[in-house]
Amino acid sequence: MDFLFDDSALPREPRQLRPGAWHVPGWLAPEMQSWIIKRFFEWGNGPVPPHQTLFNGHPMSVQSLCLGWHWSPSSYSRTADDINGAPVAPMEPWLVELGRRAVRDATGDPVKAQSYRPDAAIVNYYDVNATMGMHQDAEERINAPVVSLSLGDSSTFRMGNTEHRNRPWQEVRLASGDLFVFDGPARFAYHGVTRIHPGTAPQGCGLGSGRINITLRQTGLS
Ligand SMILES: O=C(O)CCC(=O)C(=O)O
Ligand SMILES: [Fe+2]
Repeated sequence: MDFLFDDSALPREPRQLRPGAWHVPGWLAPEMQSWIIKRFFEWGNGPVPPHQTLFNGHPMSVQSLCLGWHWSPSSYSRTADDINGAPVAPMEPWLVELGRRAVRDATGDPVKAQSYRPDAAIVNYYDVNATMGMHQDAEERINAPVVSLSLGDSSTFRMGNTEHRNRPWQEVRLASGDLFVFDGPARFAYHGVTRIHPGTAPQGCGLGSGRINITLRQTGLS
């Protein structure tokens, strides 16, 4: 199928993979996707360059950059002490607003959306060979939702359980424009990316190859 249609040509309905784990296909309109991809290239010229974070002494295969708070595997900081010591670029107000809308549209809970205040964005670029091992997003001090936006090539995303990194899990394809939200009982579920599907990005989206994933988080730090 990859060579006939990109994923936007297939009918895909919003669904809850497990309680609290929401997948909303095609949530970002094509124009919004290319607009965000332009911002991605601007962020690349920010104070902290895109980098491969060291995880247990090994470089991750994704290139990362952060807004609001700098993430390194065990903590958040305002300066990128493991990279160049520079202060992290500020969180974008439009991302905060987009995050609120994402929570509202995925969970259907306007009250939760209104109180959502993401203060960090982790932006990951996957080349076609990059993957991300099973992990929990657990450096945040509170259990506000994590909002995930996908752009460019599609990926195989693995949604696991909250107990350990092994089965049971479910796999879902995340395409350009898809929204995924981790909330409630799924907030601390293990998850990872097992594969990028080369050449599946929508034509003209502005990303030649690979995939961008942006996660919005509310750290609970001040
Ligand atoms: O790329 C994805 O879909 C997930 C990214 C992720 O899990 C993370 O940045 O913590
Ligand atoms: Fe994660």
